[in-house]
Order: sequence, then C-alpha cells, then structure tokens
Amino acid sequence: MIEVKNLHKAFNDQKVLNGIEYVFERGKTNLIIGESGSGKSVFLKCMLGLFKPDQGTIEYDGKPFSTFSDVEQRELRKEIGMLFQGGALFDSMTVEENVMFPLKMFTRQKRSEMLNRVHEVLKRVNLEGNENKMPSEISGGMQKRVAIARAIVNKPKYLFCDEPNSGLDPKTATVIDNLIQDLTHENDITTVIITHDMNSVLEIGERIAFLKDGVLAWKGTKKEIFQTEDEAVTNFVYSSNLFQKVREAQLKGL
Ligand SMILES: Nc1ncnc2c1ncn2[C@@H]1O[C@H](COP(=O)(O)OP(=O)(O)OP(=O)(O)O)[C@@H](O)[C@H]1O
Repeated sequence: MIEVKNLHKAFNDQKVLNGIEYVFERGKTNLIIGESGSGKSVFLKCMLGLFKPDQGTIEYDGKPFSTFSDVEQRELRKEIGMLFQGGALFDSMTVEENVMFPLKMFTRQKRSEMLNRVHEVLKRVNLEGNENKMPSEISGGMQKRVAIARAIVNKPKYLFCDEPNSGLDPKTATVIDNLIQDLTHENDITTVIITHDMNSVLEIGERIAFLKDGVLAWKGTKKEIFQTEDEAVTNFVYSSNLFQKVREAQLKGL
C-alpha cells in the first residue's frame, strides 16, 4: 500500500500538485488518468523520490519516504519494479541479459540462481525460447513482455508502469494489461499505472484516480466511472469514442 497525504509540488510559481490525498492499494491495479499536463508524471516522480515534494508525505506500507535513510532508500528501490514508457530495453543485451539486469544490480545471487529466476519469469510471460534473442529481433508486444519480466524479476512489492500500452495495437495492449493485472493479483503487488488509454480503464480499472490541474478531482472504479455525473470526469472520459459507445449501449440496456 502507498498512502499519499496532502502532497504539494510547484515549479517556481506554477502549482503542479495541489494537496493530493490518495491510497494505492496492495494487490490492485491503481490507475492514474488525466489530461496531458495534469501532473501525472510529476506525481509518479514524487512517489519514486525523484522529485522532493514541497509539502505532504508519501508512505510506503506505513513508513514516510521522507524518513528513509540512504540505506533504507536503496532497500526500497529493490522493492520497486519500474515499467518505463516504451519498455526501455538495453538494445545491446539479449532478452536474458535484460531480465537479469536488476538481479545483478540488487542481489548477490549466484549466476545459476539468477538464470533460474530469469527463466521462471520469462516462462510466466510466455517468452520461453527467446532468451538469446536481441530486442530488435522480437515484436513490440514481446519487447513489452520482456520489460515486464525485468520489472518483476526481483519480486517487487510495488510496480510502477508509465503508459504501458504506448505504441501497441489494441489486441496486444489488452494482453499486456491483463498480464500486468494477473501479476499484480498473483504476487500481491501495489501496482500504479499511468495511462491515457481508455481501453485500459475498461479492462483493468480496479481503482482509478483522475487528476485535473494537479488536484485529485475524482476517484472510483471502472464501474463507477460510467455512473458518475462529475462533469470534469465525463468531459475527459467521453472525449473517447469508445467510451461514448459503451455509455450509449449501457443506457439502452444492452
Ligand atoms: N522539471 C520540471 N520543471 C518545471 N516544470 C515541470 C517539470 N516537470 C513537469 N513540469 C510541469 O508540470 C506540469 C505537469 O506535467 P506532467 O509531466 O506531470 O504532466 P502529465 O499529466 O504527466 O502529462 P502527459 O500526459 O502529457 O505526460 C506541466 O505544466 C509541466 O510543464
């Protein structure tokens, strides 16, 4: 669980985050949605300790980040899996080496132990047999699965995903969404996902936080997002044709 209390962040006199209160629940997919410039990335960077909040606290399972010593921050980093926008694989490393990278960075396991874990994770994301391929030799969806394998190889308690579906076709995007959700449930991970993708909201929106101008303007589930009368949310959500059609179908009782 990650609990955010009264989070403020400004750059010069531009207030970007303005008093955010939110709980990211363990074992759930927690989505952050909102227009471009609403503060999603700044929020994520505050949670990762890359930006220092001006005010407020971020607690990891009850412990405020600001009270972590350098050693504790390093320990926390081991418990965080990060799925970067675009995957961010190392082009010059094989699939196997990419996935092994966090184990080399953060553990002192023997190579044979690391290989066992890498193969276990690659099997889980259905990439068995691709160990020795280079990223350029596999599809975008497979690259994304390698990036997911790398993000979970060290058994993280927290998983941060920045636009996990960018650049993928809708079918592959759904496979990736479901994989992230299944891994979240199987491993009881606190998963935070920044997304623009309304398909993802429909697919895996177990908990949704809607940011508008740095304020947490609405929170709820994928079911509730269809029922809300909140104008800011409906304006944002129904700018998507897909949502418009689902809403119309619901109203017709289809
Ligand atoms: N390092 C920085 N210095 C100054 N201003 C910043 C910095 N990082 C972000 N901002 C400003 O904070 C605001 C929110 O940016 P942010 O990147 O969090 O938006 P976002 O919701 O993630 O947008 P997008 O969906 O386009 O990625 C923007 O006005 C941006 O210019």
